[in-house]
Amino acid sequence: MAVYTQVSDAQLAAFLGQYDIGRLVSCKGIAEGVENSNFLLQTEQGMFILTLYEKRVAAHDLPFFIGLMDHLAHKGFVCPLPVRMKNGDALGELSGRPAAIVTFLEGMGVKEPSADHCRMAGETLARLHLAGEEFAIRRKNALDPSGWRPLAQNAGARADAVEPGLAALIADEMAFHDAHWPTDLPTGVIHADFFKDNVFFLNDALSGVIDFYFACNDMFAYDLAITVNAWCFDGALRFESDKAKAMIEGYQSVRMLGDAEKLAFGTLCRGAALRFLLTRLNDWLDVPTGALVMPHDPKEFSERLRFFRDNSIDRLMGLV
Ligand SMILES: Nc1ncnc2c1ncn2[C@@H]1O[C@H](COP(=O)(O)OP(=O)(O)O)[C@@H](O)[C@H]1O
Ligand SMILES: N[C@@H](CCOP(=O)(O)O)C(=O)O
Repeated sequence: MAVYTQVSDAQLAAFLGQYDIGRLVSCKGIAEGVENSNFLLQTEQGMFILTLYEKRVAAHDLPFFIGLMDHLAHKGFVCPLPVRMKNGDALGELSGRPAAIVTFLEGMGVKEPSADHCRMAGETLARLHLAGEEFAIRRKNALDPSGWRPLAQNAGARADAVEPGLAALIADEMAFHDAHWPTDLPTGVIHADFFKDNVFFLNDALSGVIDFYFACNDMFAYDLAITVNAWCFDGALRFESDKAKAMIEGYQSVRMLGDAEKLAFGTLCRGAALRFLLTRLNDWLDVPTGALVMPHDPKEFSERLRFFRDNSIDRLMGLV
């Protein structure tokens, strides 16, 4: 359960007094998620999500995240809409944390997606890339290869206690990406955490996308590589090429990949696996005292990383 910061009844009442969303009926901590503290609010006017932004979200990035959800929603992309206070602000402070309320989206993530789910996810990711085109605020990816280094250093030799040989694997991969990470691919606004829990389905149709708190400007194809990592391995961590093919076809039905993007795709998948291995490893090693959170297993991504390091995936994914 991800609730890092507790909120007293009095603090919540004072915070909600700034909004025009009706009287509070209930407020429950949300079990899913690992980044921020999330609460489901039921008011006389319906359901809302209250988020208190935690350690990995820098306060100066919040206007980007809030503005992006506003921008995408107004472009017809289904995502949460930030709720404005009576004074017009969408961002406030609660329990010493920056906080916001967004609209509640119907639907839920699928744990075991079919190839069809993957196709829809690919299409929707490409739509997001196009819908983000005119968004004016920019945000550098804090978790690009330069952001991986401090995470690798913080874990250091402690990585081997999680999995023998992990520290050396990470060091080798960092060196590989220092030499091979592409820098000349098409860029724009990317979601950067398009995982199965962040993409909702209702009656087998994709109903919306949440969790824009890693969104940034970076390579479109890297976003697709993150999504392939997240959706296209089974429970035993075997790569499912039919799902990856369907996802890439879905993506290309909206936005074609260029030759350079296809050529770099294996490296991008390998880097995406390293990026999630590193954040998970740091969370695993350094759980904040008193936090109600179930950290994700880093080993799920060391396995993916080895797969992408050891296999040429172009043919498996229908890229050649
Ligand atoms: N706008 C929303 N509508 C419906 N449910 C939401 C919404 N935002 C978050 N949730 C619920 O809260 C959970 C955690 O949200 P998420 O943004 O993924 O958290 P975190 O960023 O802390 O990891 C989601 O899995 C979902 O169940
Ligand atoms: N998707 C990331 C962690 C971020 O969690 P989310 O609940 O915000 O998607 C991972 O699986 O490591």
